[in-house]
Amino acid sequence: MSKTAKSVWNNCLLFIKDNIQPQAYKTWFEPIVAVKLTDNALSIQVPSKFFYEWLEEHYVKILKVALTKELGETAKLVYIIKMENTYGNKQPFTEKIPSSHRTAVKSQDVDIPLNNKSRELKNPFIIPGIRNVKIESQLNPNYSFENFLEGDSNRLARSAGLAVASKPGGTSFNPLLIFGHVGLGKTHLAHAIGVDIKDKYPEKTVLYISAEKFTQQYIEAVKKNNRNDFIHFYQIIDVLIIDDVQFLSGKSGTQDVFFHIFNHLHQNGKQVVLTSDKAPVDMQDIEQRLLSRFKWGLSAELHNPDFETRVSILKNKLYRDGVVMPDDIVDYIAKNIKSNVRELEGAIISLIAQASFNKKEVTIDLARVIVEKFVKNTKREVSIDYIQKVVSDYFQMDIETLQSKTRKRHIVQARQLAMFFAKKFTKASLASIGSQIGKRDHATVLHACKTVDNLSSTDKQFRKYVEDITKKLSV
Ligand SMILES: Nc1ncnc2c1ncn2[C@@H]1O[C@H](COP(=O)(O)OP(=O)(O)OP(=O)(O)O)[C@@H](O)[C@H]1O
Repeated sequence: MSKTAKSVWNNCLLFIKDNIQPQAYKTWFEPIVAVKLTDNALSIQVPSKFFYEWLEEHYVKILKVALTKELGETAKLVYIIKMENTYGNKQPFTEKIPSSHRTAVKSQDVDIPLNNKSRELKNPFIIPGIRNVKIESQLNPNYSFENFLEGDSNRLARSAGLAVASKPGGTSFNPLLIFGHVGLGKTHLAHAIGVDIKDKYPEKTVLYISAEKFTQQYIEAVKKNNRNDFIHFYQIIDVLIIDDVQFLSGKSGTQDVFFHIFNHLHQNGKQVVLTSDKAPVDMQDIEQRLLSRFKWGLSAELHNPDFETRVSILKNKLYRDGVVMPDDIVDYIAKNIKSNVRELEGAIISLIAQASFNKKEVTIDLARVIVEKFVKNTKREVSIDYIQKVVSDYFQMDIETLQSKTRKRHIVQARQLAMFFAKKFTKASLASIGSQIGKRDHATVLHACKTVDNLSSTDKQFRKYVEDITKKLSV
């Protein structure tokens, strides 16, 4: 009996069904229709691009084995994607993509679509009806390359940013991941890339968004049953800039959708720029497949700026604000505030403000007072009360619950964390910490500190609590 598309596919299905979970089979294989068999190429129709990506990501191996069994070593699989008529285009249209040749996907873009009704669509990836939607780039024009002072600490990241801005999607820095500690200029640099691209290529659609907002939008889209619209919207962006991707940690639904958007953009030569407060290797609770994509391009770190760079940043800020300040004062501030650029700017703004409000001259003595106050102010904020508030907010409980006598595990852990941070960030004695956090004795506090230390090195989730809260307390 001669082979037909249907008979070959049915045999493949029998094999696949035996080898994967029933639910997965139902979801991902039952909707597929075998369409055509020419020589050794089987064409199957799938309901969406998302569907195709999913199959390629998760089931390409089993598909290959099944097909090779049926059609021999030279077997080929061709996906025909039936696009539904979202966004009001009258007819569904189809697109052909060969299996597992991701580099070939691009060249397939210009294939004449199978359905002649869709001939007017030059690029079927662009959804009709949304093309002319006005998309605000959300870029801050004040964050430009010009204002981003170069130094050893940021040279690699800045140069890579400039290269990406000159040729978005056309360099090997895709994605470009900029990472570094708080306040070192990640957001500034990410905006600068977008701003420069808009200057050079006004026709390109650039979008800056924080990972937090992206997540909120996604949750909203799921609630409103608009998941596909959400994906399609992001797939038409030419340059997607996502700030603070570490925020996606532990959010598997958002990671999943971002994975598909990322793949689509990357395959189509679109640029992705990401920022994070951690190197990919240190990111926790981010799926491996996403982490490995983060590493595809370039990860460039922003380090603490050295003294010279700090001085240039301060001088540039003063120049832009039209303020003249003696060099010894600028040097004094740059020498004493090293931790992050935001604090450096904060100190100089306080100094200018103090001088003008009190009609005082800017002197080194005034600078000394400000720097001291500045440093003290940040220290003063971390009281035991403040720590209890931060910890209880983090676990969404009130302070009374945190201090209560209960032995419920999550409450005990929250209390132990509060004790641990009180020990770490204040000069209070163990006894004083204990009495302020639920009237416990010093031995309980000591035990809490040890438990937190132990759990941080053995329990990934717990370590994340410690890191998150540390960050909140350090702001
Ligand atoms: N090299 C630089 N030249 C000029 N200004 C800088 C430089 N680096 C950082 N800044 C300034 O420091 C401030 C903090 O930078 P930014 O907000 O980009 O930091 P961040 O790394 O994104 O911080 P966070 O981790 O808190 O999000 C901004 O006002 C930015 O303009």
